[in-house]
Amino acid sequence: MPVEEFVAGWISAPLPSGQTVPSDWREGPHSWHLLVATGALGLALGHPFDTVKVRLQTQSTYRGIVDCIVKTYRHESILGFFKGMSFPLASIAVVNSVLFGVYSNALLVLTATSHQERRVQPPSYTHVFIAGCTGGFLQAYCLAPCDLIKVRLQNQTEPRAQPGSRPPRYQGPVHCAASIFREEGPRGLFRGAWALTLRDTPTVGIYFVTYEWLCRQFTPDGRTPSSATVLVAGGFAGIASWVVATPLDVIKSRMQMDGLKRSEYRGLLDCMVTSARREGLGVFFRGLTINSARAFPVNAVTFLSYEYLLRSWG
Ligand SMILES: C[N+](C)(C)CCCC[C@H](N)C(=O)O
Repeated sequence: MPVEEFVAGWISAPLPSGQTVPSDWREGPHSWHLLVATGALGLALGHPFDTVKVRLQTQSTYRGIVDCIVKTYRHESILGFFKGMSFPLASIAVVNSVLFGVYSNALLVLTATSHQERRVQPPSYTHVFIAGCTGGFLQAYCLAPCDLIKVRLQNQTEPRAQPGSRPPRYQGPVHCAASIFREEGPRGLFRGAWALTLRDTPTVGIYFVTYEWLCRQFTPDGRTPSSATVLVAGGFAGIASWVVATPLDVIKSRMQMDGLKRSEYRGLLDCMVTSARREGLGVFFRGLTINSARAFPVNAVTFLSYEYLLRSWG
C-alpha cells in the first residue's frame, strides 16, 4: 500500500508550526516550510469563520453573521474567534492523512492505477465517489473526538478568565477531554459521531468528484493540472461538499452540545425533527454562507499542497 498519499495528506494539512520535515526530500527544505506554513495559515485563517458558524448553528442568541462577529469581538476580543483551534491544528494532519491516504489507496484497489498513472488513465467518477466515501467514513472516527472538543470550546462565550469573573467550564482542550470523559464516559467523546459520519461519508465523495471533474475540464488529456486549476478546483470542491454537508453539520453541532446541561434530544432523528419544528427548515442552512466562504481558501490550499507534494515525489 503506497504510503506517500498518507504522508502527503499529513503534510498538506496544517502542521503545528515548528515541526520539521525530513530534509532529504527532493524539494529544498525552504519549500516544505512554505507548504507547511500555507497549510497552517489556511486553517488558522479559516478557524474564525468556523467559530462563527458553530455559534450560529447552536446558539439562538445571534441575529446573524454580523451580530455574532460583533458580539464575539466585543465580549471576548479577537481571541474569541480562535477558541478551540489547537486540537484541529494538531489533529487535522491525522484526519487529512487518513482522508487522502484512504481515498488514493481505495482508488488503487478499484482501478489498479497509482496517483501518477491516473493522470493518463483517469478513473471513473463512480470510482472516485466510492473512494471518497470510503475516506470520508474512516476519517470521521478519527475526527469525532477532536471535533467535539473544538465545538465545546468554541461555544464558550465567556471572556478570557479575569479576576472575579466566573471561569469557563473548560480550561482548555485537554481539560475539556478529561471533563467529558469523566462526566459522560468514554462514549461521551464520540457524541455526535453518527451525525459526523453521515455528514462526511457522502460529502467527501462529492468533494473528490467535484475536484476531479473541475481539474479535467481545465486540463488537456494526459497533462497534470496547473497550480491555478488545482487551487480553483480545490476551492470549489470545498464549497460544493460543504453546501451539501451543512444540514447534517447543524445537527452534528447540536448533538455535540447536547448533554452539556441536560439531554435535549433522544437521538439524531429527534434532533432533526425538533429543530425543524421549532425553527423551520431554514435551520438546516445555518452557517451555509460562512461555511462556503471558509471552504474555498482552506481547501484550495489543502489540494495545492497535496498535489505539489505528490508531484515532487514524481
Ligand atoms: C466533507 N466535508 C464537507 C465536511 C469536509 C470536506 C473538506 C474538509 C476540509 N479539511 C475543510 O475543513 O474544509
